[in-house]
Amino acid sequence: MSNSTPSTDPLTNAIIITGGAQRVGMAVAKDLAARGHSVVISYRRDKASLEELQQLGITCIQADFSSQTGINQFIAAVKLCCNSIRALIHNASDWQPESVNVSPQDTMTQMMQIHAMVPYQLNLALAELLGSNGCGDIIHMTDYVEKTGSKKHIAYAASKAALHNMTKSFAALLAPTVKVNSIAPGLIMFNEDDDEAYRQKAKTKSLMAIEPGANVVIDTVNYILSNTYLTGSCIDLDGGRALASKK
Ligand SMILES: NC(=O)C1=CN([C@@H]2O[C@H](COP(=O)(O)OP(=O)(O)OC[C@H]3O[C@@H](n4cnc5c(N)ncnc54)[C@H](OP(=O)(O)O)[C@@H]3O)[C@@H](O)[C@H]2O)C=CC1
Ligand SMILES: Nc1nc2c(c(=O)[nH]1)N=C([C@H](O)[C@@H](O)CO)CN2
Repeated sequence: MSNSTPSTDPLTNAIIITGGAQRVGMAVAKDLAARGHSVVISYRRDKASLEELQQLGITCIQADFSSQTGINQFIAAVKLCCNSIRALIHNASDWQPESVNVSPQDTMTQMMQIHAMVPYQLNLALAELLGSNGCGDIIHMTDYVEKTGSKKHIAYAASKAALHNMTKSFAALLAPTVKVNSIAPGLIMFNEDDDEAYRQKAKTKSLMAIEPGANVVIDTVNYILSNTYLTGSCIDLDGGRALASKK
């Protein structure tokens, strides 16, 4: 396991991204580092990408959020390496469908743990560091299905809805020093094992009918960070998905 040892000097105005060692989170982390931000990511499983991220100056902290110990250890590690936080981006997520192999209890518990319990505890624990420079941001990565539900990802959708509800609660609690917003994506990027038939069907669910890739999330994160008046809001990053069914 390659925890990068945080430098002896605490980071100032760090941007924390959970689940930043792959896909969307990693793309956002690399962009923000390239813009000159001090970036800290959490990762669960060791990955080849960690070496590249560390070479870019990104602090990588191993954290498995499935346990309270994992949450506590990550909070302690962030407090140790950062003396102020510019933004906290809750990206870590598990897209778990209902399955005969996992009990309903375990599915709902795991979905609520990563998508609601972790953001809830990290927001409360890190709020003081976030507001210390007078302008902090919390971004919750939710999902289009928070609004509609999902017959194949019931617990996942419910947990993302809980996360968006907390966007409103934390926006009210932390204003005006910290803004809190959701990004609710539709399809952003496929998984490697998605077959062609699935890919074609998934793209037709939005008006734009494309797989946009992580750049649209990068643009949205930077828009939120630069906007001094946006809080308690949800940016629907879904290619017009709600209107596609009406075509
Ligand atoms: N990709 C898409 O098209 C869409 C994405 N979104 C949302 O956007 C965000 C980014 O999506 P994407 O890049 O696909 O995310 P991924 O599915 O790639 O997951 C991101 C990371 O979350 C980490 N993670 C999962 N569970 C835990 C845990 N218990 N403890 C610690 N880390 C954990 C994983 O770590 P590890 O790999 O080590 O297990 C993984 O690297 C997510 O919140 C997702 O729900 C919403 C709609 C569409
Ligand atoms: N943590 C994840 N959440 C989601 C993913 C993913 O890969 N990881 N993917 C999707 C789909 O792209 C869906 O939006 C379209 O089929 C949803 N959430």
